Amino acid sequence: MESSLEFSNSLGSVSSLLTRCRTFKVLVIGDSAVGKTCLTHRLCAADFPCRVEATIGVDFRERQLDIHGEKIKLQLWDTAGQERFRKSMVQHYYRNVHAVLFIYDVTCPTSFSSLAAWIEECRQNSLGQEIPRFLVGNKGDLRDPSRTDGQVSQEQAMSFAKAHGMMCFETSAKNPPNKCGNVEDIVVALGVKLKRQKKPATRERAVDLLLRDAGSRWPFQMHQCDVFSLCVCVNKRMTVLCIMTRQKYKSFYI
Ligand SMILES: Nc1nc2c(ncn2[C@@H]2O[C@H](COP(=O)(O)OP(=O)(O)OP(=O)(O)O)[C@@H](O)[C@H]2O)c(=O)[nH]1
Repeated sequence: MESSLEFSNSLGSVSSLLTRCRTFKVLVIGDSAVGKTCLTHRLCAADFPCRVEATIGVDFRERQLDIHGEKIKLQLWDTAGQERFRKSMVQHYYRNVHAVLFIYDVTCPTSFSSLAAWIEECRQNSLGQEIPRFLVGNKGDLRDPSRTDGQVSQEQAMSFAKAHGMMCFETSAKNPPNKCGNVEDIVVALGVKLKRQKKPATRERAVDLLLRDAGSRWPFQMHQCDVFSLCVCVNKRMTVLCIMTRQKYKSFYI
């Protein structure tokens, strides 16, 4: 263990870390061309990209928001809908996920039928039922109220969402109704749900995460002690401090 002076210096930085916002990983999945990329742009940057190409692997977009006085950050993982661009990446998508957005296109019933397969993929990747799930019907601007076929009705969507314990939204990344109001509803619903989420703090989990973050980069010899849910890990060249509170995990290097 490093000297106690170094340790108390570290604690000075701990309080500043604890006041930083929590980051939540939100997985965005659904068939190709349902509008995942456009929707994540709309949710994070309030715009609609004029040109988009099929996502290869994954893209990340972030949105910070204030929920009842607490700052939280949503990290949206815009994943590829095309199978050929997902291969070998899928396991990474599902690691440490905090919430999932299932997207379908309201004018494409096939994309709605595919939701069962997307739910199955979640199950196969051990995503527990406790992870909040949201159903979002996109391209609402293309809905034709005079047609009854070739579209996914709001009733169908609501019944599906209820059966799978999801919150349900219909929107349009291109032309959101109510001047973006309902896009904000999605963001706020996510934030409120995630803010309530607490992961049990265990030393094993802290060590797991720490090894993932630091262990792959440096040869790592670890001593641990728990001080008020603080897990301190040290090696010869540096101190790695890992903070595990009831709500969050942080690590940094001194
Ligand atoms: N009219 C309309 N078009 C949209 C909307 N959202 C996306 N699009 C269009 O749908 C097409 C596909 O959008 P993307 O966002 O690339 O779809 P994706 O689900 O990310 O596709 P993959 O990356 O292949 O998985 C693009 O031509 C978009 O301009 C929308 O709300 N309304």
